[in-house]
Amino acid sequence: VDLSVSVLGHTFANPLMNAAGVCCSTTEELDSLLASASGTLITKSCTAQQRDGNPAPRFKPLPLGSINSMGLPNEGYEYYAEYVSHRAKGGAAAKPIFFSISGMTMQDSADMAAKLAAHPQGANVLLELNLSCPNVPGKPQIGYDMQDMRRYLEAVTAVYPRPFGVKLPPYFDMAHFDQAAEVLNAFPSVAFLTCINSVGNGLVIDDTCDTVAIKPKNGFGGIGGEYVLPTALANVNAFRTRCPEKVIIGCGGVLCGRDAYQHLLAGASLVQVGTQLWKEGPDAFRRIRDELQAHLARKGYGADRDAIGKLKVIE
Ligand SMILES: O=C(O)c1[nH]c(=O)[nH]c(=O)c1I
Repeated sequence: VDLSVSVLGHTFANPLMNAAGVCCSTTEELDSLLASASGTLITKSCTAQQRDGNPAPRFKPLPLGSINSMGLPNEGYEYYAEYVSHRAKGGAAAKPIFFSISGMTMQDSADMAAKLAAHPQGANVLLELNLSCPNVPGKPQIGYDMQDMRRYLEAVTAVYPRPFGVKLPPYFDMAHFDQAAEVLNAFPSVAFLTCINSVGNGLVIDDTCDTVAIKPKNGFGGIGGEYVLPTALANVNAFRTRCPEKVIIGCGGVLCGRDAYQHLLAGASLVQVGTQLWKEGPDAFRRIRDELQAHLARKGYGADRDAIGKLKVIE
C-alpha cells in the first residue's frame, strides 16, 4: 500500500508525525524523530525567548492517556530556527519540517512569523501557528475567542506570505465549529488546520493520597490519549466539511494503525501522535505505520490517500 501523501507542496513518505510538544524540544529529540519512521516532524511551540515553563510535576502519563500543564517551556525561537537551518532539506531528499510558534503576545507571534518568512530554509518549513495552548496561567486560549483568532490571523498573514496552518483547540458545540470555520475561511493562506490540541483543563486525582496529579494550576491540565479520540475525530470531520479547501491534520488519541485510519476516514491527510509517542518513543512510528499499512491492505486500499474523508454516515 502506497502510504505517501502529497499535500501543502510537499510529499511525505507516510502521514505520521509527532504532535508539537512531544519529543521535540531539543536537537537530540528532534534528530530522533528525523531518524524515525515518521513521515515528518514538528518542533516544540516556541516563544521569542527561552522559557522554563511551569513547575514540576507538570506531566503525568495515565492508563488511558496523559495530563500536562508544561507552561510552554522551550529553547526560544532562534534555537529552532537554527535547527531547521541544518535539517530542513529541499529537493530530492526533501524532508519538510513543521515549525510551531506560540508567542506570549500577538506581536511576538507576528515577529517570529516574519523571521521565519525570511529564513533561508523558509520554503522547506511549514508554520503551524499554535492558537490553543491551555496552560499559561492568565493567558486565555486564543482559539476560544473568535475576535482574538481573527486579529492573530490578520497580524500573521500581514507578515507571512507563505501558506501556513493553525493548531486548534477542541470545540464541543456546532455553533463553535461554524464560527471558527467562518474566521478560518476568511484567510485563504491558512492552508491547513491541525485538530486537536489537548482537551484543556482536566483534573486528575491520585486518590491514594487525595492529591491532584500535577502541580501547576492546582492540578488542572490538558488531557491527551485514548480519552480524546472521539473529540479529535469530530473536530477533524467538522473542519473537513466546513473548510473544503484546507488540509486537515489529525491529532488526538492515536495509539495504533486503526486510530490513524479513523483519522484518515474523518478527513485527515496527516496524523500526529502525542501521548503514545511520549510513552513508547520514536519506535512507535514504525509500529503504527506498519499497522496502518496492514489495515489499509485488509480493506483493499491501494493508497492511504484513497481513504481520506471516506467516512460514511447512516442514511
Ligand atoms: O503546556 C504546554 O506547553 C502546552 N501543552 C499542551 O497540551 N498544548 C500546548 O499547545 C502547549 I504550548
